[in-house]
Amino acid sequence: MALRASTAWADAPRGLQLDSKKRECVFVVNPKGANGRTGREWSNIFPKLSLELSKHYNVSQVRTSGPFHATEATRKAVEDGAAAVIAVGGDGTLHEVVNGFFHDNCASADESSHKTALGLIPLGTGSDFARTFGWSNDPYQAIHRIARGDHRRIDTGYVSVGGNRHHFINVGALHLSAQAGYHATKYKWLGNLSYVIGALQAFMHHKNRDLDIRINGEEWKRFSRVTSIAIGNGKYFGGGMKITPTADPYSGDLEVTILQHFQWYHFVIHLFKLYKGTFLELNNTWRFDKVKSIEIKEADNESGDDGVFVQADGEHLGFLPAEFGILPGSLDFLC
Ligand SMILES: Nc1ncnc2c1ncn2[C@@H]1O[C@H](COP(=O)(O)OP(=O)(O)OP(=O)(O)O)[C@@H](O)[C@H]1O
Repeated sequence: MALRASTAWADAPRGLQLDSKKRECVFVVNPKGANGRTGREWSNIFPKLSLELSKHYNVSQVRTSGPFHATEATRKAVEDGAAAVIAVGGDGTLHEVVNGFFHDNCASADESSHKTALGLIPLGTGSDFARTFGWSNDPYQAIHRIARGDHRRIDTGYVSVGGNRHHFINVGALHLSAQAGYHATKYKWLGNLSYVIGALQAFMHHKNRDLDIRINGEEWKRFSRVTSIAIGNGKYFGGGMKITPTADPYSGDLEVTILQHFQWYHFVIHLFKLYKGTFLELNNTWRFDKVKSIEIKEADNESGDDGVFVQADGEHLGFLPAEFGILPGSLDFLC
């Protein structure tokens, strides 16, 4: 598919391209994403994309060599004043790129990040963040979107866990769903099924746990036998499960869902409801909207059970206690 001969992003003063001299457009690519499909597809895409954008930008690419390389590459591009950094891969790559926009442990967007837009070519296994916008894993659609250059301030979330602050853009998750994502990494060759297999494996040693939860700084409440919690800026996780069905990354709020008393057979029986986002009609499910912050800790752990897993955007970050919050409109997003 051919790109448009000229692009709005390149030609119109939409705020990204006001300098007379060419600015950098940096593609951060995980060649190992989607079990290697990202790298294979990228080899075909990059020459076309580069030809189109190089009229107005210095187009460059960084192929990541391993975990956290995407964060380093993004941080450097942002510090150098790039016009845009485009994540090419799955939600894990997007997560690392988002973290490159923020200084360590800062609570707000770094000033320099305001000059650099975030873009996404979803080419991962789940690519769940893209689903919130109805975007498919079709890279040519993404190229047109990037070339068009429409952009909008988007919210990002943050989570403090184990003394570190991480940023996320899609969904944070706790306990069963966090452990499921952890196991799913071993089965990515199965595509989206990897998340279902990961969840079933996570259930094998899973125990629902009593958790103390405080939302928006109000009083602490105890939730007994919690199976899973999702904290959504976007709507989907786990390869298309609509876990925070009304989350909106432009709203300035997070949406939280809590599942209690689930067993593995409930997961199997109600799996289609997770994909459709209708699971909230089940007993022992809770939804909270307009969430600005949520603190979560174990009620007690007298039996010495393993820690409760915490992840965001599918990346394992540590164990409870954790505090999640939102940074409204903290990044400029090519949409
Ligand atoms: N060169 C590399 N070799 C191995 N792993 C890498 C490399 N570069 C990045 N990674 C790691 O790969 C992980 C997964 O990547 P990514 O999210 O792009 O693909 P995916 O897991 O297939 O997609 P999704 O997360 O949407 O299901 C990331 O956590 C990242 O740290």
